[in-house]
Amino acid sequence: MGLMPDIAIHPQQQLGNTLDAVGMQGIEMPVLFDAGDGTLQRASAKVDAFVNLVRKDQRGIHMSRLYLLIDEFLGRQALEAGMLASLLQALLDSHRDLADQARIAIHFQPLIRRRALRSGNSGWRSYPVSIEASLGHEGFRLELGTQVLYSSTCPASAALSRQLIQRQFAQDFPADQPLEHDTVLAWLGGETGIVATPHAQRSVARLRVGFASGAPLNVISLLDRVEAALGTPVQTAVKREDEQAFALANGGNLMFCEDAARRIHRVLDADGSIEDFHVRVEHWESLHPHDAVACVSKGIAL
Ligand SMILES: Nc1nc2c(ncn2[C@@H]2O[C@H](COP(=O)(O)OP(=O)(O)OP(=O)(O)O)[C@@H](O)[C@H]2O)c(=O)[nH]1
Repeated sequence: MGLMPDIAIHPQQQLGNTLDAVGMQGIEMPVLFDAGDGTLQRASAKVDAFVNLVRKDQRGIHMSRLYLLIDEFLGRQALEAGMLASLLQALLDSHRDLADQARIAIHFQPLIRRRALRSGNSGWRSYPVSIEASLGHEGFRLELGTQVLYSSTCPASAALSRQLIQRQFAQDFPADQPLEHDTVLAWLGGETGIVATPHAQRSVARLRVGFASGAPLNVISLLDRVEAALGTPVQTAVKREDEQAFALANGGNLMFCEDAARRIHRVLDADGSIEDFHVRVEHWESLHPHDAVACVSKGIAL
């Protein structure tokens, strides 16, 4: 093969501008992540990678160098902070004198097996995860975005329902008549006694978390802690005994969106490896055609 022209390195006739970011988005790539049980799992990812271009006299960057380095690092090593910092440094080294800032975003959906609440069954949950890492003037920065789906039962609706049940009880069991244990028990188990139920909604917590440098990147452990704090994550395989346990969990975790945001705040704030975060909680109301939303953050603006 003859000599091939390489127009990227040809000096420009006319000086251009420097560029804030140039690179590729949506690169198809495998990633290896810690599944939370000590095993490494592979997932299909889409990767965006960018460097800046600080030279006005150079036409373009060398996309293939970025691609090959991403393949070398992401395809073979587990996703963790040190590896991402090394990858970003390698991207910059591959563009010495051309770039002084690099960033990468990795989007994937880990599939995690989740146990049912009571039966011995289990099923799959998939969480959208975006990991963004950058290296430049301000050093290394690592941020994780993900979301948790859960059920929220309205505390106001629960209190109003209880009031209606009390009224029904007062009507069905007048104060001047003796209570029969069996009759009350049957009343409690019937739909004519428990006349009202609170509304519940599928809800989402969207998280953006910035890690302190050197902190481990354990996505699944973070998801576990947020789900435990909410108490009512959505379920996979559900038998009646699991559904009943879920009803109990909902009754024990009545939540406005404000309550959910504060629960997550407590988890993230207590984690020394998390430097800053932003949380947006959306309750997709069944009472309204609109959603109830609460946001809370530390160090990251809206
Ligand atoms: N810079 C740049 N390259 C692009 C773009 N779209 C496609 N490419 C292609 O990316 C390919 C790889 O570019 P380079 O990394 O410079 O390839 P190379 O010159 O063989 O590699 P090196 O010798 O390492 O520079 C080239 O064939 C470009 O045409 C673009 O918008 N900008």
